[in-house]
Amino acid sequence: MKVFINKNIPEAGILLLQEKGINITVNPTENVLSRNEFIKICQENDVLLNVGANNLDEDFFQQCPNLKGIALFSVGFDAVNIPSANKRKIPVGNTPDVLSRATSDIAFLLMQSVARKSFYSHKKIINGKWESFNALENLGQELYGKTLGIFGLGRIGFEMAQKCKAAFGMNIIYHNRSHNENAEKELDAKYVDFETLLSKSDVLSVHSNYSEENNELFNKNAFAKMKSNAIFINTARGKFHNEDDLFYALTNNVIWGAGLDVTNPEPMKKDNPLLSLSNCCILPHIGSATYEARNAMAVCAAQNIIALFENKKMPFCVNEEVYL
Ligand SMILES: NC(=O)C1=CN([C@@H]2O[C@H](COP(=O)(O)OP(=O)(O)OC[C@H]3O[C@@H](n4cnc5c(N)ncnc54)[C@H](O)[C@@H]3O)[C@@H](O)[C@H]2O)C=CC1
Ligand SMILES: O=C(O)C(=O)CO
Repeated sequence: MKVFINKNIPEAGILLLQEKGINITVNPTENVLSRNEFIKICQENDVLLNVGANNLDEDFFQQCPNLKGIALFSVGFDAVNIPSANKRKIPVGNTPDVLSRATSDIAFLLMQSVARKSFYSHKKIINGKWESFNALENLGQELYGKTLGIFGLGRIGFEMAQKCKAAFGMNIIYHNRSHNENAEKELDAKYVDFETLLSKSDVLSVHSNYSEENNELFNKNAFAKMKSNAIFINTARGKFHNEDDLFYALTNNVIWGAGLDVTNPEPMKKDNPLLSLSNCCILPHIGSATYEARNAMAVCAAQNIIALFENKKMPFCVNEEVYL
């Protein structure tokens, strides 16, 4: 079985695969492969360990008929056309749980950074604008006892809610596909409809998995229904928000601030107007970027491939229906 890894991953995963005698090829170039180069190499392999947001659509599956499995180096699987994989009985594995802490840490960090205007204040020093103490300048807001609204209360959303409750005694409301009984019991989280989530949240943090149905759900209409002191946080996927509408909301006092770890497109251009705002903090998709999480993700991805190699079910599989 031949495995292609399109970008290097932590050694922990590579060693596991090598111990099993699995034949791996890691993309030797530091460059991102063109679509054609990527497909050509995938055609010559049985398994793809995919790092990053390559579009694994119907065309990809059609062009790579030899593929027997895909191991994602991510928990999100929005870049994979699952019906296309299912049609060909190709299992798709992901890396759940091991990155929930790290990613929720980034959501929490962005929330506080926006509340205290920290990125902008840092830029002021760099730009020589730190002047004498001014009682009316640089004012942020405190989060104690405020309401956190979570859109998509799954693994990462739960960790974010837990931190916000522990640190600031925040009240938790959430909107999800179904009730999260654990969060209701442990965090006293209250299920609300989407409209209520918008109108009652002081901080609204997006943690849902992305699908077309919720493309740009956070748009002009949604921001208009939010509180004017609200902070919008998105660490899920950039396609959840409409960037022009967010810019309008931030520059017209529709909402108070925003923190993004994900943008649309990625990477964001350096002259993007959002980067110049005092009430917007942006990070370059670093939610899972800790040694701990990335090592564990490499191990999960390797375990998925080893299972395939041993004709077993992938332990972390997003389309278990292929095994029926
Ligand atoms: N910024 C980063 O580096 C990272 C971003 N992520 C993103 O976070 C997402 C969530 O990850 P997990 O918490 O592990 O997933 P999860 O599957 O545990 O939680 C997602 C929740 O969203 C809910 N949901 C899905 N569609 C919905 C809809 N239309 N309306 C309401 N709720 C909906 C699901 O029911 C589920 O409870 C990933 O899919 C990925 O896109 C994940 C890891 C790192
Ligand atoms: O896991 C994911 O879905 C990411 O976005 C990066 O870790």
